[in-house]
Amino acid sequence: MSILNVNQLTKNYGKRSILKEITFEMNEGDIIGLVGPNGAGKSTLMRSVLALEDVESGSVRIKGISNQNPEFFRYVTFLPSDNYLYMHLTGYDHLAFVASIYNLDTKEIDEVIQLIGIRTYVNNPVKSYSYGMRQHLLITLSILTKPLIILMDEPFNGLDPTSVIELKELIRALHAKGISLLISTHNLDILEDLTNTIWFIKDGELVKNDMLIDGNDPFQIEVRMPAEMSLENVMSDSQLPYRLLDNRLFTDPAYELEKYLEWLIKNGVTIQSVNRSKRNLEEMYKSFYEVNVR
Ligand SMILES: Nc1ncnc2c1ncn2[C@@H]1O[C@H](COP(=O)(O)OP(=O)(O)OP(=O)(O)O)[C@@H](O)[C@H]1O
Repeated sequence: MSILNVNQLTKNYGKRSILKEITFEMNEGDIIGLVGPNGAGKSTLMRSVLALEDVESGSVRIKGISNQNPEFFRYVTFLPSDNYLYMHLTGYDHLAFVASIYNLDTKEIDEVIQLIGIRTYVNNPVKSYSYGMRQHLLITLSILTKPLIILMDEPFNGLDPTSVIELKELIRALHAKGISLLISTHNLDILEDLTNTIWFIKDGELVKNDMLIDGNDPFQIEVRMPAEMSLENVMSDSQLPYRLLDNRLFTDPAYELEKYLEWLIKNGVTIQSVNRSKRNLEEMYKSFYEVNVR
């Protein structure tokens, strides 16, 4: 179900056109990766959606409510790339401040502190936090109001590998709760791990029909063979076209997946996993932005 509708959003800086009549919608439970080189307009797009920028034209609505209406901000939160925390206040002060605006009780603050795991330092002043701890506080703030959508602008910047893993897990957990996420990042590997939906921004336009998984790509079936049997022997009798790599079988997209599964099971082969092979995001990025590597 569509929850965010952006229609013909246009933004200029002086004579420069940054967003050109951008139209898109986000559905419940979407994770969308927003990709583009420095200066492509990713932050401008997020800020314009949130009415933090004056735009030339266009409309933005969540469940039909315009971003000119304060109620809009009950449903969406923003994790900006620049830190806007107050250094002399504690993490808890920040949470209590937002809770007071939205009439939330302390139980709800405690829930998010627990969920993000910031209890050991939430009562210390923010100036004593590391970069990752500040990022965790910002994330805690962004989920306190139970939004339907979170816009995250480069959330992985400056995080150590442990914090990146934790943030990816958290994003998956938010997604499992039905929250939709629009995430801009330059880290293509992380995005590839999180989602199949990538939107490119180029020359002020959004190209959003690039799915990492294409209906025409083969399936990859990982199997475990009974003792003294080989996958090659089982498949050579099948009359189905295939390609093998170790204990993995790649199907031919012209044939139904079920045919392969039926044949394997009939021959006593254990199916361990079935995936659609993903296209490589870095390759897509290089060809889309015509990056030539010498
Ligand atoms: N306040 C401003 N005044 C004038 N130009 C601006 C302003 N903010 C951004 N720009 C310009 O708009 C363009 C888009 O900037 P934006 O920050 O949205 O890009 P981005 O894709 O988020 O880049 P990055 O990946 O570097 O964060 C850039 O060329 C930038 O110089």
